[in-house]
Amino acid sequence: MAGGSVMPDFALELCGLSRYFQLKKGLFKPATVLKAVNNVSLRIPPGQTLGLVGESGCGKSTLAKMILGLLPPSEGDVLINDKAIDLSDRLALARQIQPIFQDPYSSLNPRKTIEQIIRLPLQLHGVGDAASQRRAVKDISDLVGLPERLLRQYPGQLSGGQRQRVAIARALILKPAILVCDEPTSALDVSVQAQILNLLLDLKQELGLTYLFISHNLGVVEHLVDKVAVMYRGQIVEQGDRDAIFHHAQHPYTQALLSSVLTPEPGLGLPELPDSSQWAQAS
Ligand SMILES: Nc1ncnc2c1ncn2[C@@H]1O[C@H](COP(=O)(O)OP(=O)(O)OP(=O)(O)O)[C@@H](O)[C@H]1O
Repeated sequence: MAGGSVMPDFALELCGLSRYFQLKKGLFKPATVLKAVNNVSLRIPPGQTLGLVGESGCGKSTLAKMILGLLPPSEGDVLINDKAIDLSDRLALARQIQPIFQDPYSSLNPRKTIEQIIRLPLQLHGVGDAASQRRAVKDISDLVGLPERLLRQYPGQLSGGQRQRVAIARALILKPAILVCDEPTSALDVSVQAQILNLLLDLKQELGLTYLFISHNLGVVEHLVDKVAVMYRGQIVEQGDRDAIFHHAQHPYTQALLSSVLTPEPGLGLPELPDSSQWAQAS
């Protein structure tokens, strides 16, 4: 290929990724280890979207934090463009992969204008001069549908949907190839949810982005994803192409998610996972 750049096989690859939390001993309880994420392997080719679904507490956010370099894994590797991520180089990582979280309000500094918020990553990374940074903010704001007048306002003056557009603009300003979207629409009204999902779809087409899209709701991911991975108690119990999962799910947990009859407690009809207890006695 001209210029020597070769398309990687996978934009994002997780190899046997695990994270254990040691929980303190109680008066009558022995110390235990919680396997919050247990031997997860996933691969996303460039330009594709993988939907990671599972109920609250199954380990989705812990997995996202490891992928973003915010939490070191207990075991396993995260690869971006076929290379293991370097946790000591956070700046380089930030230019490859960015998060979009559920609640944009808590991640937007209330004392900064929208322009300052979107521009900050460029300043931190020393990208361009002041004039080119302002132009980049204007361009990315246009792309995510933020009117220019909002750039002079503060997060508290914006609607939930507008704030999520700000978070998306800030995530994209360094031109990362991968976005980790962790429940990006759960905090929004239903009508606004659809707008943000459509925006993410358009951005994927326009910029060739790769997404890991995390949700507890299979319905939300249906129109967005190429592949689906289903997570249950720290493990991936089923993964495959979207149509295979939505029309021919094999695992009873996936079937339960699809029929919206999920009962989170064990012993209420959901299968126990053999040899994969999320809990272990601390050694
Ligand atoms: N720092 C921590 N110390 C101990 N346990 C933790 C820690 N962080 C997460 N956990 C536990 O790990 C498990 C997975 O949590 P996680 O937040 O990843 O789940 P989740 O699927 O993202 O849930 P939600 O959708 O509610 O955010 C939970 O049982 C949680 O209590």
